[in-house]
Amino acid sequence: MSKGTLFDKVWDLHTVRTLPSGQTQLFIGLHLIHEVTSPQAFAMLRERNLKVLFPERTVATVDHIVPTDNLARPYKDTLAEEMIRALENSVEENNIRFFNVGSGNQGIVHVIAPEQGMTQPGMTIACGDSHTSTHGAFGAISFGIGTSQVRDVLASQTLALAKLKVRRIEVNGTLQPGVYAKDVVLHIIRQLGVKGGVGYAYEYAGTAIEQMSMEERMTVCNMSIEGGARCGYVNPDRITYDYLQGREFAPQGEDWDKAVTWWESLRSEPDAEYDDVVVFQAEDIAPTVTWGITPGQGIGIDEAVPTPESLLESDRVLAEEAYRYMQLQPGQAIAGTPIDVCFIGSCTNGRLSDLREAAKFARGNQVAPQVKAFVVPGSEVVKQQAEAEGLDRIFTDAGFEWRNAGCSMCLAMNPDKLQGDQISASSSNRNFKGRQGSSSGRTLLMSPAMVVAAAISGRVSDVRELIASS
Ligand SMILES: CC(C)[C@H](C(=O)O)[C@@H](O)C(=O)O
Ligand code: SF4
Repeated sequence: MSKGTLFDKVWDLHTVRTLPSGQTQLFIGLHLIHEVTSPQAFAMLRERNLKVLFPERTVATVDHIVPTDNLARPYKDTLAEEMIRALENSVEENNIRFFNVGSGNQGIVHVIAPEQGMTQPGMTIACGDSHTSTHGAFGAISFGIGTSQVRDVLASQTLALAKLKVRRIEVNGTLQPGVYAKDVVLHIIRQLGVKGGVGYAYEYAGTAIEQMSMEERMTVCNMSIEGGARCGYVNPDRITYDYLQGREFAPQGEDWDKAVTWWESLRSEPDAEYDDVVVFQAEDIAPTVTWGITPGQGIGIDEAVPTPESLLESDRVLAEEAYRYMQLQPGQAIAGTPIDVCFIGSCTNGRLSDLREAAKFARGNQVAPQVKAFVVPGSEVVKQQAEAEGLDRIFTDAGFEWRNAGCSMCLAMNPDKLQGDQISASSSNRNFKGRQGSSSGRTLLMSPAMVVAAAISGRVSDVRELIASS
């Protein structure tokens, strides 16, 4: 078992007791909820006549099923209206802080908590959503939970959990132009596999990670779960503190200095012991695109769809399934694959820095006529900031639609869906079969800059060519 890591320290500090099962009863500092996984949890509480124990430690928003075009109430989709009503009633009944549509602070749950300064180093954070690993970017221990665990946190502010092992993943060196945090994490998952992280927390370190902004670190931590790790984190540092300082819920005044001293003490020790260490070199990472039906089926933009012979035997069955579903041939170059839809958004890549980077490539260009392209900011704050900078105009001038905040076509629980076997270039995090709203729809995951490159040419393209020609 690891020793002296941030994970161990934060875990121990939040341990209430060891349960007879050997699991830890862990105190959860911050509980985030959204409309999809909370209604049944509240219902279970009501059945047992229980109240939310610490309502001030839960924060709610709506993201998954909100429409991104027409926000008039009642929502056109009656099920969405009903689910959102349920959450509105539950938060009111329990006195829970709620960032609803139009509040100015609504958005994807993993975008809003960091931007409000709620996500802080050394915290334990849980949410009924697998991409809760995102918040680990701040040096928090944060993970997704199921609906019955949402109930447990509402009722007791604790969870029964088995402690994870810790794998340190170092990425050293400097990322090349056109290579982003998204490519780093797609590369890691390609190498370690979608199940490689099961039972582990991933500690991301090394000079390439240390140089990343908070938003880039969030992109990396966000996809930990796609590599099987329920939790991923980065040790907090000056970049973390600079991001947090002055945000609404961050400590203020004297409390701020105390907090920084405290956060510094939580960093993994230089002589910490890990259960495993893996090292990558940033210069080896190319703009990466998935070709298959799991986030682990990724290749560099210069590569071809792998042939069965080039794969481990254990990967071949899934590869065969992927060729058929994706309508791609083994050995075919991924660059040049025609694209129908381009989606920029999600909790992986729907933040201001993502939109700025995408806008750099969209500026002065035109979306190919056969492509439908749209941009969905991760939150109302992101939307408002992007508009203040004129990014919305850059996108709409280039032929992208500009939408309201939400999860949107990341999982298509709202009206934003692929049709038939349409193929998308998407800045989101999952390319599972049917993920984007059509049972035969196909998804290629990539960075926002690469999505823009695909939108302009109508084909999977290397963003480095756009850099070279500008
Ligand atoms: C709806 C929710 C439970 C789900 C998750 O847990 O991740 C969703 O956010 C997703 O990305 O698939
Ligand atoms: S943006 Fe996508 S991955 Fe993130 S919470 Fe929403 S549906 Fe899940």
